[in-house]
Parts: sequence; structure tokens; C-alpha cells
Amino acid sequence: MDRKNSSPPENCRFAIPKKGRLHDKILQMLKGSGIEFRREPRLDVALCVDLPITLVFLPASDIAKYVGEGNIDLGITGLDIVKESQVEVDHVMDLGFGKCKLCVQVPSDDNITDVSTLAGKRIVTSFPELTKQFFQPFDDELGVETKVKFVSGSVEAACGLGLADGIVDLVETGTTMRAAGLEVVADIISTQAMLIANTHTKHIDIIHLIKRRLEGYITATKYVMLVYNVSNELVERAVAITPGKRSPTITALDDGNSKAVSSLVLAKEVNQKMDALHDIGATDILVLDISNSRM
Ligand SMILES: Nc1ncnc2c1ncn2[C@@H]1O[C@H](COP(=O)(O)OP(=O)(O)OP(=O)(O)O)[C@@H](O)[C@H]1O
Ligand SMILES: O=P(O)(O)OC[C@H]1O[C@H](OP(=O)(O)OP(=O)(O)O)[C@H](O)[C@@H]1O
Ligand SMILES: [Mg+2]
Repeated sequence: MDRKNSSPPENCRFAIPKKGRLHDKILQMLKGSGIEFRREPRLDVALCVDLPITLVFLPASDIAKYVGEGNIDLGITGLDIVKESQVEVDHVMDLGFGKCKLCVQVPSDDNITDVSTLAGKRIVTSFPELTKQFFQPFDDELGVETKVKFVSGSVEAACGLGLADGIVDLVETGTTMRAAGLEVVADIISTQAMLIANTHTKHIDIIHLIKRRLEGYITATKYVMLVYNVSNELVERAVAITPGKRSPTITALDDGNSKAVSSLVLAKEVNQKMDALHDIGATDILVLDISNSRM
């Protein structure tokens, strides 16, 4: 029988968060990397076009466990989830988004500055393993047992509801924390999204291909190409402003007095570089987006 949600057995199984903070960024990254797929409405399994890959859409919090146990070859999730799941996986690459910190938080009104004063008390979290590991040394030293309770979401509500003396949750901008009247008393780990693989997967070649494509896309979105003209005597100063990733390309213009320079620059620095080039006398300064790359 041809099941709609089945995967050809020879395909590499690649797990993607089915919702949440990482979902949209990952879909954008797959599209930019040319990893196209057809997903039928309501199905959590999709076959890739032109590549032997089956995408499996799963809750972010389950992905490390599936990859670690070998049901899935490759996945994208946060380092926080990899650590919480306590499974062994290969860290193939960091993806540079989904950056935040897992923090111990307490009501601001409680004026707690020393996290050890929470040892033995009630902590609510979606990360019970990391929380227990964090409090264990304090518990051992003080001869107490911190009571760690799991909830799957809206963790920040627990103190206000009288269910917890502190929480352990993710903090990015701090908006959620402040809105709940909480503040950080200790950091546990910094996290970001990463590509992870099963340590025994037989799909090494396809994993390397996916890695190269994602690297190409990430580099392309991080850099822009800056192109400008500059007179011969100013080339050295201009190149000091835009040394490029490896080195700039310099071409002589027909007028014999000036050069055309093209150089990769970090997108976040491009305006400052353009100002500096303008100030030394460069002209015809253009910024070109890069849609993809292989370095
Ligand atoms: N505010 C945030 N900023 C950056 N990364 C985050 C943030 N919140 C979560 N993440 C990352 O995304 C991962 C999945 O969390 P997320 O909250 O998106 O999943 P979810 O709880 O399944 O979805 P939802 O919250 O929509 O129910 C986290 O483990 C973490 O790595
Ligand atoms: O510091 P901030 O920028 O406010 O981000 C942190 C919040 O983001 C996540 O929640 P999410 O929006 O996923 O809701 P959830 O708690 O229901 O999972 C996380 O659990 C924090 O609550
Ligand atoms: Mg969430």
C-alpha cells in the first residue's frame, strides 16, 4: 500500500521544527539553499524535489531525541534542546539564528541576587534536566532538594500563579520576562539553532551536501558585494576600507587613471564602509545582494 506519509527507505530523513520561533527561518533557509519540497496539507512528511531527502516536521523539543536514537538522520533544533535531551549527536554546524539564553529567573520584587538561595525551593521549567543539573551542586552543598516541575509552555506565568519560587526559561529580548515581573538571577547556557546528525547515519554524502548548501546560503545572506571606482593614487586607502573576505578584485578602467574595485563586505557594515569610501573620494559606489554562494 502506498501510504501518503511514508518515506522511501533509502532517503535521508531530515527533521524540521513544525512550528515556533525556528520554523519560518528554517523554511526560508531551505528555500534559499535550493532544498525544495512538496508538503500536502496537514501532513508532517514531505519529499524533496531532486534530492533523496524526506523532511519530517516535528516539535522542536523532540528533534534531538529522534536524531540521537537514529529514527531520523539529520535535524535542526536548538542547542538547549540537544543538551536537555541528553543524547549523543554530531553537531554538524551552527546556524546563527535562534540565539537566546536559558536563565534562572525570579520575581523582581523578591530582591534575590544569589541563585543559591533558590536551592531547595520550587522551580518550574520546560528544561527539567538542565535545571536539575544546575541546582545539583547547590543541593549537595546545602543538603536540600530543589523541586523541579515540568510545564510545556507559558513558564513565565508560574511565579505569579504561586506555583514556583523561580523559573528556568529562555530569554532573548527579555520582553516576556519583564512583562511577567521577573528578572535574571543566573545564566545556564547560551543557545542557537544547529544542524545535528545521528552519529551512525549512512547518509554522510547527502549531509555534506546539505551542509555546503546551508553554508552557501548563510554566507550569501551575511555578505553583500560592494563595487566602486577609485583613482589610482587612492586604491591603497580604499582597499584598506574594503579588504574583502579573501581579497578584493581590482580592474583597470579605460581612462588609465582609475580602478574598479569589487569586494565582499559584511551586510551589517556596508553603510559605514560606503560612508568611508565616499569620504576618501571613491565614486559610483554600488551594493549588490548575493543570492547564494560556494566559498
Ligand atoms: N525568544 C526566542 N528567541 C530565540 N530563540 C528562541 C526563542 N524561543 C525559543 N527559541 C529557540 O527555539 C526553540 C524552540 O522553541 P519554540 O518556543 O519556538 O518552540 P515551541 O515551544 O515548540 O513553539 P511555540 O512556542 O510556538 O509553541 C527553543 O528550544 C530555542 O532554541
Ligand atoms: O526574551 P523574549 O524575546 O521575550 O523571548 C523569550 C520567550 O520566547 C519563548 O517563548 P514563546 O514565544 O515561544 O512562547 P511559549 O513560552 O509559549 O513557548 C521563550 O519560552 C520565552 O518565553
Ligand atoms: Mg515556545
